[in-house]
Amino acid sequence: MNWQISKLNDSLKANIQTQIDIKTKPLGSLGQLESLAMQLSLIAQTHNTELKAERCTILIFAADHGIADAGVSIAPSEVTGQMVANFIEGGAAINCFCRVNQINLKVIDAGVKFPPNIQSEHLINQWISAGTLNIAEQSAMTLTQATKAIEKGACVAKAQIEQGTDVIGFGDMGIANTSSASALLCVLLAQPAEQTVGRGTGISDEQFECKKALVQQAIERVLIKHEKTDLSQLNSLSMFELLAELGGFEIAQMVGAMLKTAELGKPVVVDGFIVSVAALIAYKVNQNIADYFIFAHQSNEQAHLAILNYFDASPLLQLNLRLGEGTGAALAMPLIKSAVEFYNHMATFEHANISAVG
Ligand SMILES: O=C(O)c1ccc[n+]([C@@H]2O[C@H](COP(=O)([O-])O)[C@@H](O)[C@H]2O)c1
Ligand SMILES: Cc1cc2nc[nH]c2cc1C
Repeated sequence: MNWQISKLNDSLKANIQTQIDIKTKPLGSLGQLESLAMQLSLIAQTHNTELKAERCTILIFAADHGIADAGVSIAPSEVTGQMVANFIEGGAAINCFCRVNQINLKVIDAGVKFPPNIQSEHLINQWISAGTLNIAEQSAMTLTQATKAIEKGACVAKAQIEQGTDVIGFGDMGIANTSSASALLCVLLAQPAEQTVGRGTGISDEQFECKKALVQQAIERVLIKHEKTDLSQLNSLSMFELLAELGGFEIAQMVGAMLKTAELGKPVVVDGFIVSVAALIAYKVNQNIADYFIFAHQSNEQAHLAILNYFDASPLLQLNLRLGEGTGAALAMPLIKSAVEFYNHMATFEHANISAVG
């Protein structure tokens, strides 16, 4: 798979900055909203036409994880499917935030083990298998499944953009997916499980110790299988191989969807820990995607900060969220819309007859 993600054209920067600076405000006074307007203009490849963030969509990718059976979460795998039903019925936190901020919501079944028996235009069936296998013991999925997941993710993002979405926010749902995300991060950042594993949904001390040991076991398994002695040597694995070893169907589909979103020139709003791991994998596939990332918030999951630091990112919000579902991304959408609105419609000094200030 070859992704054609345009590098942002820095030569537009000076003109965009002028558009921002002629607005009726002291220079730089809209702080991070100004950088956001700059980024959105560069993504839209324009300095003199209106930006668009009217139609925002959150895509929640849902799937299950074999390692859940080892008790690494506060909840069993059944809850993934039950939460999917909750999303479709409008009862989850993400539904509240989407409603109040007029965001479209689509839920993608990427591999839920106990899928609810419901049909809805908001539920997209991209099921690959009934969850992954237990990564502590064997590969999560086959290479064919990893490839298929990336392709399916790309398809859903393309369809949303063809239907007129301006901005896509990414969310996840999957019991035990922080174990998979932490294991992936061990390889991506060459760090031991001790550094990358957090408490996910809020597990006990005992479960936390067990989770760290299992994630470390998963890493040791991959090292042995690929005849490596050191984590840093695993950087020879392709992102397909990495996802097949330690990933999840929702994580792999997000990777494809993010790459396609950037390829089609739209911003990628990154939610919390799991989504950020998918973003890091997408970045390893094509580094140009980094310019399209808008990091919505800093999750309370401890290793999220390491990923934000990796990208030198200043997330828009710091609310101690650790829910997932795209909740942080949904809460950041009004800020994105606000950046677009001031860029498009705030009066200039000239129009408002205000003498330019220094
Ligand atoms: O997005 C985050 O930062 C985040 C942090 C902790 C937990 N979660 C959510 O909680 C679930 C995974 O947690 P766990 O403990 O089951 O691995 C999954 O549905 C995630 O969406 C999400
Ligand atoms: C209830 C519940 C809701 C969630 N939403 C995202 N992950 C979740 C995990 C649980 C357990």
